[in-house]
Amino acid sequence: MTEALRASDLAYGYQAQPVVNGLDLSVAKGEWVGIVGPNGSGKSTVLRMLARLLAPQRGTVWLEGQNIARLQPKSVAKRLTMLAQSQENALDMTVRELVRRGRNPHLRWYEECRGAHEAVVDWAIAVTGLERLQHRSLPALSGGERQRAWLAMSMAQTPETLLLDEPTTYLDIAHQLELMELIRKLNVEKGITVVMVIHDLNQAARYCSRIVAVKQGAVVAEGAPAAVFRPAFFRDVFGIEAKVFLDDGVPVYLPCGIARS
Ligand SMILES: Nc1ncnc2c1ncn2[C@@H]1O[C@H](COP(=O)(O)OP(=O)(O)OP(=O)(O)O)[C@@H](O)[C@H]1O
Repeated sequence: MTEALRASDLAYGYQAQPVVNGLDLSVAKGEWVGIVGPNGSGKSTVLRMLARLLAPQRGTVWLEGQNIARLQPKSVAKRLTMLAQSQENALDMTVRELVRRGRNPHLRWYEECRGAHEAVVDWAIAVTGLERLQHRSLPALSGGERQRAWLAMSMAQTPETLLLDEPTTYLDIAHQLELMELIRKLNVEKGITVVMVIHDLNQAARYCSRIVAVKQGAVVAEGAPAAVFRPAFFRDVFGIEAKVFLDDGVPVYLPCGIARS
């Protein structure tokens, strides 16, 4: 197995309040890992450490075997990108201008986004279906279109690993599925490794190749969706009673109530 990303013994706390406690995680190239868990369990904090946006207070993140803390920011940005939960919506620029920003890690300070770089921008716009919207300004887009524009910017970075923090939160169900299908295409056709924090457990089961459940800042369960999503898992991790059905081998859960303690 070629490892895309590894976290060993990660710890982080805000104002001395521990949030992540000795978390270990290994992500193979080409995997799609879904990080799930209750509110406040530390998922976003973990993702931010994986993206080098937050320095762990203990432990190390390895990007393709190299200690991420020792890499130049540009070198990280060429290989890994993170799409945060919500973005700066008021940015007054066009979709194309935003997507061009994704090329910055690949450009020297004196270089402009031209030639082969513009071809990558064209590709990122095409793969996210934004051709018709590319000259629109960001504030004039719907939430779903704007989310796609930010994903296009991430794609223009041509990363090998894509980290996403609840990317479908503000989208209606059709746009949620559209975005998940697009990520599937990037994962399958381009071999992009995906690590996604996701609250919709049925979507996690349908799309992710592996589930990693985080509770109180540590991994409490992991494995293929069908192996992880059992009634006891929903009771232990989320404190709910749930029925689990299989739909073509994919687990589908139905929440039935708060677990009796
Ligand atoms: N900047 C911050 N300052 C202080 N506390 C913070 C900060 N960011 C997060 N926290 C706290 O750390 C804990 C973990 O937050 P985190 O966002 O990592 O959890 P999460 O699992 O992603 O939550 P959610 O599912 O609600 O998005 C929470 O209790 C949160 O209130």
